[in-house]
Amino acid sequence: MKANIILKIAKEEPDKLQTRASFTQLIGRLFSYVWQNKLPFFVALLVIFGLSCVQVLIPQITRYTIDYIIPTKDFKALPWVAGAIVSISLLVGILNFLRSYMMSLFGQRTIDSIRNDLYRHIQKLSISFFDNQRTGDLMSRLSQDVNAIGNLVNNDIADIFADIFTFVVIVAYLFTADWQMTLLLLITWPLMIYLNQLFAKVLRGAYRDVQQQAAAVNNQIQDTITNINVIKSFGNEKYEIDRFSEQSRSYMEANIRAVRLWSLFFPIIDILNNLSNVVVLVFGAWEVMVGRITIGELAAFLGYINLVTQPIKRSTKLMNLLQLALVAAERVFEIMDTQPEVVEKEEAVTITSVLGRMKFENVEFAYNKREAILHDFNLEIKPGTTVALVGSSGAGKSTVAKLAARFYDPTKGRILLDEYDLRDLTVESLREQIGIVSQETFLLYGTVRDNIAYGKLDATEEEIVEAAKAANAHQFIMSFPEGYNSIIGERGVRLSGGQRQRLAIARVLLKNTRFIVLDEATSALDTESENLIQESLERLFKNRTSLVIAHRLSTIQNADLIVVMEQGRIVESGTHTELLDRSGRYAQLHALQFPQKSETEANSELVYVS
Ligand SMILES: Nc1ncnc2c1ncn2[C@@H]1O[C@H](COP(=O)(O)OP(=O)(O)OP(=O)(O)O)[C@@H](O)[C@H]1O
Repeated sequence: MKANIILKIAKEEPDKLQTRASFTQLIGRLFSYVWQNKLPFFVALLVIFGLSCVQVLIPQITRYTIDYIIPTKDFKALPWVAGAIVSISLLVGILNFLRSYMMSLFGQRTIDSIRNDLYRHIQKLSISFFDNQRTGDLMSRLSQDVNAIGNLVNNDIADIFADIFTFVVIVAYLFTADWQMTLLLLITWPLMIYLNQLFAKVLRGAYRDVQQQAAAVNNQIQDTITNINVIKSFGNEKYEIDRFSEQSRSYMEANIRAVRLWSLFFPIIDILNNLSNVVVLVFGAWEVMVGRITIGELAAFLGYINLVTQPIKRSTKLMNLLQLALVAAERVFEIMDTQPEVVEKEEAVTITSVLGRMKFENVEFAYNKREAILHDFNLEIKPGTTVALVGSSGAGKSTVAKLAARFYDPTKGRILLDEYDLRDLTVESLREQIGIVSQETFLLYGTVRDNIAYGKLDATEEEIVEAAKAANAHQFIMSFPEGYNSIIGERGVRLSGGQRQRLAIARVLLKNTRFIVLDEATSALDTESENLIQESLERLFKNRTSLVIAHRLSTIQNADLIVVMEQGRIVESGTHTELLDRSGRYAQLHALQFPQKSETEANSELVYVS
């Protein structure tokens, strides 16, 4: 009946309780980490085994005292008994210290390996993975889940092994001492083992739910804190508070469901335990009365029962923590098993320099196997030229830029850099040849210097300053009290949109690549800022091949080729004047951005023509 109740509680969220990786698979993978740090682990195991053996001695001293010392009134033996117990206690203390220290050493090293492996793997995953993942969820896997595994390997594994050893040693002794009584003691165990397994299964499901809800709470915190400006500007604080409290309630309810499950388990195990105690006491008393065993032996037996029931009781709690850790491990391994979409070939070529020619040949592309965004896209960017992509929002311009840097692979066709298909190159060497200024300028927490040097980690001070000067950033940097040492970001200096863009340009200038991909920022800038950026961009494009995604047509009037895109296709291409002459889509876009200028240009053309 109890089992039915458990299943009923568990069934409240049926689909979330499906076990994904099997218990043995998870343990196997965790063990591969254990193996990496085997020395402290095996030392700890040895110590734990020693502890179990030493603990067995104390009831033997009790038995000896009751059966021999008390009846023979051997007063001289008493100090020896006391001394033996104190010495054993001391030894237990020392062994316990060794066990804790070795286990912590092993646990911390194991967690360090898992955390680093997970982080390394996340860094290697393709951009497409991050398109579909929420930051809060990843953070929760990297911190909470890794810590849950940490709790298991730090403390719980030691307890599990200690309990197993103690249990085996004592049960083996008990069998030799009085096998009938031991059998009675073990009578309730098959039921306990069955219940243990049943609970393990349902608890894991419940904990999976707990961890998913925890990740959802994390996601919401992350989303709302990073977008606090949007929330405040729409006055949606109350809406967010309500949304959060709903999410938080789901998290709490998932926790309560899990607690309810294991609170139910604990008393059941307790009852079964007490039952076997009663049986042993009654049977043992009968055995003493009929003279089959001595009182001392019964006392020792009862002492051992205490030692074996402790592990059983504790196993309930351990199982709870074990399930929590296994769910966490499952979530961590799930990320580790995700394969990057952009895969490097085994025989991938490392390039050290390029001419800078890029060619798109019949490229088709779709995000996540959805509808194609680019269709039959053909474009050649000759070395040393600037090619600009223009078109309406959503036409696919940024997608072309992302493909050029191989953030994604085309679904059809190919992209060549010089004579190499991008898929034949090592990702690292390809990115080393490409300087990317993205639409959103991400600056990292750190100094202005660190942020520029991100383009070349071993850059000298002169190189950094030179790049900043070329990007028209030196002047505003020097206006900060701390100059290049000013901290950017929280509690540091705040940069305007234009200043951020110039730092991003400095970074790429410092990287000094032959090929530049510039996805121009959409943020509106004042004329002065725009001129400064324009100037720095001209320096950036000089003697380099560049692919520019232009939102402001002023940026690209001097481009060697302007390609107009609509709905993933090229609709026209040519130079600025050629395209204006054609009075097609480009002329339309131009007229929208520069109504007056177009009129003048149109007039001058008229004058010229006439
Ligand atoms: N990571 C993504 N996952 C799925 N679809 C995407 C992704 N990024 C862009 N898209 C879709 O691809 C299409 C083209 O987007 P893209 O960003 O390339 O256009 P764009 O021409 O650069 O637009 P804008 O000028 O507004 O930046 C859009 O319909 C967009 O919704």
